[in-house]
Amino acid sequence: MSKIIAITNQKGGVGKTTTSVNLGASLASLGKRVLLVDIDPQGNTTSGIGINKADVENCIYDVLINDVHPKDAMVETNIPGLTMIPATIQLAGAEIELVPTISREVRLKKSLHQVKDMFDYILIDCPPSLGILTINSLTAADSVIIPIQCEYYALEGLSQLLNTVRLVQKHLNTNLQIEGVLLTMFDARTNLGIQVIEEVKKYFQQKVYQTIIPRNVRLSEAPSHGQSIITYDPRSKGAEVYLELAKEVITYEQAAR
Ligand SMILES: Nc1ncnc2c1ncn2[C@@H]1O[C@H](COP(=O)(O)OP(=O)(O)OP(=O)(O)O)[C@@H](O)[C@H]1O
Repeated sequence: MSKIIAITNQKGGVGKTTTSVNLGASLASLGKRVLLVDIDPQGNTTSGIGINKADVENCIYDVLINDVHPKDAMVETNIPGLTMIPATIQLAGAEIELVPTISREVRLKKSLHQVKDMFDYILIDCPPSLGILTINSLTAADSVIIPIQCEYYALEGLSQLLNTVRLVQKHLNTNLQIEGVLLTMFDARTNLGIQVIEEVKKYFQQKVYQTIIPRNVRLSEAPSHGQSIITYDPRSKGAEVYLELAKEVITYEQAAR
């Protein structure tokens, strides 16, 4: 069975890209077939996995706007089992270009459904906004992972995100679920991190993953080498925790069957 998961939070810098790349690489290293879709015009997932944007022939923009078949936008990464549909800055125009089109919210869904059966997991790295690209992602997805940074104002803006999820459930995708809430960039040296964990667990209860991603310098270095943590430093704490998260994601799915 194949699952489409949108990794989303309109708050910037909370670990969406880091999670997309490293969860994708971890799932692939556990033998799953994974498609990583970069729908953020910043294209950080694309460069973070080592794809040179200048070499990209077709990107997610072409899939959404020019009706390019998603297979024709796929690029193999340096990790066996991990395929990607990249994003380039061209995608910034899609927000405006999609506005006047018919069925603009379902374009990604229609495209990904053509290739869904080729993969066990399709992960979509969303932009830090609740615009049309995020709406397309939520409409295409079976579920969402919400990364929350263990910092001040961690829960700020979450009610807006949850409201958007509810609106998408009501009007566009009745099956959309919250897959899980992921605490990121935890620093055990501060009380603040512990307070945030308690607060988030009170709010989301069992939806919070047991795996908590700590601050780890190797995780922040890996993208500048165009690598996931699994290849950059497989013995690091960062690699260990993203593998744990991947196992949790797989276990939840098996339990839900
Ligand atoms: N666990 C971590 N430990 C150390 N640094 C991290 C960790 N997670 C993310 N970072 C760093 O924090 C910054 C923001 O992370 P990331 O790009 O994943 O967030 P994002 O939510 O995708 O951002 P945006 O909203 O801009 O798309 C990056 O520089 C990243 O390398």
